Amino acid sequence: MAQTLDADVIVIGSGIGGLVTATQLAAKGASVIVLESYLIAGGSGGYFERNGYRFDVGASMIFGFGDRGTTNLLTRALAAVNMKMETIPDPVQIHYHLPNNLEIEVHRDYEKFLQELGDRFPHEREGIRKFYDECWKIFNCLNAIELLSLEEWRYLMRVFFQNPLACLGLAAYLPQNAGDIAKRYIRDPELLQFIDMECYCWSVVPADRTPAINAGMVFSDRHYGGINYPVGGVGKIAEKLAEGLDKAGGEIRYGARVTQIIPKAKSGKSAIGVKLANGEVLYAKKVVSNATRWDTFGNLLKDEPLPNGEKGWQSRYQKSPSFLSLHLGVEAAAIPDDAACHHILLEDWNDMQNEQGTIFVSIPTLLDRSLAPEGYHIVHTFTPSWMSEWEDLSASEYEAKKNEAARKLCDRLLAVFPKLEDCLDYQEVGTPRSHRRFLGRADGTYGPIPTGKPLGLLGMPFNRTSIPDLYCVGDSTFPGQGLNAVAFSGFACGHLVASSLGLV
Ligand SMILES: NC(=O)c1ccc[n+]([C@@H]2O[C@H](COP(=O)([O-])OP(=O)(O)OC[C@H]3O[C@@H](n4cnc5c(N)ncnc54)[C@H](O)[C@@H]3O)[C@@H](O)[C@H]2O)c1
Ligand SMILES: CC(C)=CCC/C(C)=C/C=C/C(C)=C/C=C/C(C)=C/C=C/C=C(C)/C=C/C=C(C)/C=C/C=C(\C)CCC=C(C)C
Repeated sequence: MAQTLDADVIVIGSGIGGLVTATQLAAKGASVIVLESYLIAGGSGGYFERNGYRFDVGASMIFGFGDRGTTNLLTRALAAVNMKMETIPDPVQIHYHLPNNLEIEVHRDYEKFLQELGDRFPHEREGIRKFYDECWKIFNCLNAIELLSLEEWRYLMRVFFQNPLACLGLAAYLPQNAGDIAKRYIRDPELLQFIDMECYCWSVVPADRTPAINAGMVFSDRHYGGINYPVGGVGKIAEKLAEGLDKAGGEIRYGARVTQIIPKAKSGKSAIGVKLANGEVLYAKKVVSNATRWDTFGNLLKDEPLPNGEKGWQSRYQKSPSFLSLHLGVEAAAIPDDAACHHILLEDWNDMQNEQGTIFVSIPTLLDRSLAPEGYHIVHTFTPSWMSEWEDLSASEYEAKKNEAARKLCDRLLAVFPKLEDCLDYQEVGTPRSHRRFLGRADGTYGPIPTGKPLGLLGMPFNRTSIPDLYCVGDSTFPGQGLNAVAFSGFACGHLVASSLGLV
């Protein structure tokens, strides 16, 4: 029997991947319902407020807000539903504080960055330029084409005929990794370690396991569109997308946790559906899951056999660690006014990939003072941490372990911000357990990392799944982690679903 349809498309989750899919579809005329288990939109790109501070849940380093080319996907996603955001340009992407006093700032100005890195490695000046210039080649190919679904053959034909050289360039880089390109031009082991960190700090793996296409995006767009902080905090991006979705006729329901995806009956005539924690069942022509693929197939479809395609992917990719996050409010005196907004700290190269090895710091109030009470800064410090470290603890053991980890992180921060200790006003510690609980992500993972040396991006699954009319979007689909990357995944998914509904 045919079910009554509640919408053309149901999207599970309102992370940036889910919201971009939903807004793209609503803008093309589809009726869309987004079901979000939490109280606000945004997922890892959300926010929370405490004592006058507005903290970003995840990273504050935002790509995709440029005003030209095709790779400014956040700007474009907002524009599709007639929304726009004010942003503040960040003059330095990252200030690295690495072993052996390797202090490097990645300036927005490309030449200034190459000059600074070349001054530290004068014998490698030529290799440095060749490596980063090759990243530009990749970026220029991406930035020359319309970015939509690689699973939709009419788009592929169109884009190929419009720009064959860019497509062939991208096809050549798809199976490559950044480390292989770096080793073609650079010999100095310390500089190669620096390139590893340049990759690790966003891909959570060293250069030889980081896809070249993603490195091309990150290493070039930071100088092209630049890193730009959204006024009012990262959470504003999801707020604006949700507002645009509403205006385009879509709907978001909050506190709506999906517990099960109901696949189409074998007759093929019925619709696909979802069951909510309150027992309600909704049906649509298509369902898009913005939960991770591990959660989608491991929880929401746990009664179905795991499709072979997913088995293959799960053998090629594993869950990355989660994060230990320290959200601090500090007196302004702790932070020099000319400090960079983002910092990476590491004392020993052997610890780069270890539990709580590399430290990431974001001080978004250096760009947007409105996020903290007057005279105070936010210092968001986070470091990779595995779920296994935080399980099987009593409530008091968990509390004590959090406090001890926070103390150690603060001690390490003193190397860069010596006044921090005396200026502490507010502290909140998040662990992998917090990420799992509030973001609904398996083991609180930051996203997929390859189990071995990957073939660039070739092993990453696209949006279509082997369950009829079920699609996935977000950082466990091509091209992986990062707000601009999941925005691409949302554009691709929205386009593919719209095409299957006959809307494009
Ligand atoms: N700390 C960090 O910096 C951090 C951590 C993880 C991910 N990230 C980044 O965040 C982005 C992830 O974006 P994304 O689009 O993949 O999604 P997301 O994980 O940010 O959002 C998924 C959303 O789906 C909701 N959800 C999950 N299961 C649900 C269910 N069963 N029913 C209803 N709602 C459900 C969650 O509440 C969440 O709002 C990436 O850029 C990634 O790199 C950052
Ligand atoms: C037809 C033929 C022949 C062929 C075809 C080919 C083609 C066309 C191809 C295509 C491809 C494509 C389109 C691709 C795409 C891609 C993309 C878009 C990508 C993107 C990417 C992005 C990224 C990666 C980003 C990232 C970022 C991140 C992750 C960030 C993060 C951050 C953090 C965490 C950090 C923090 C730090 C501190 C604080 C310091």
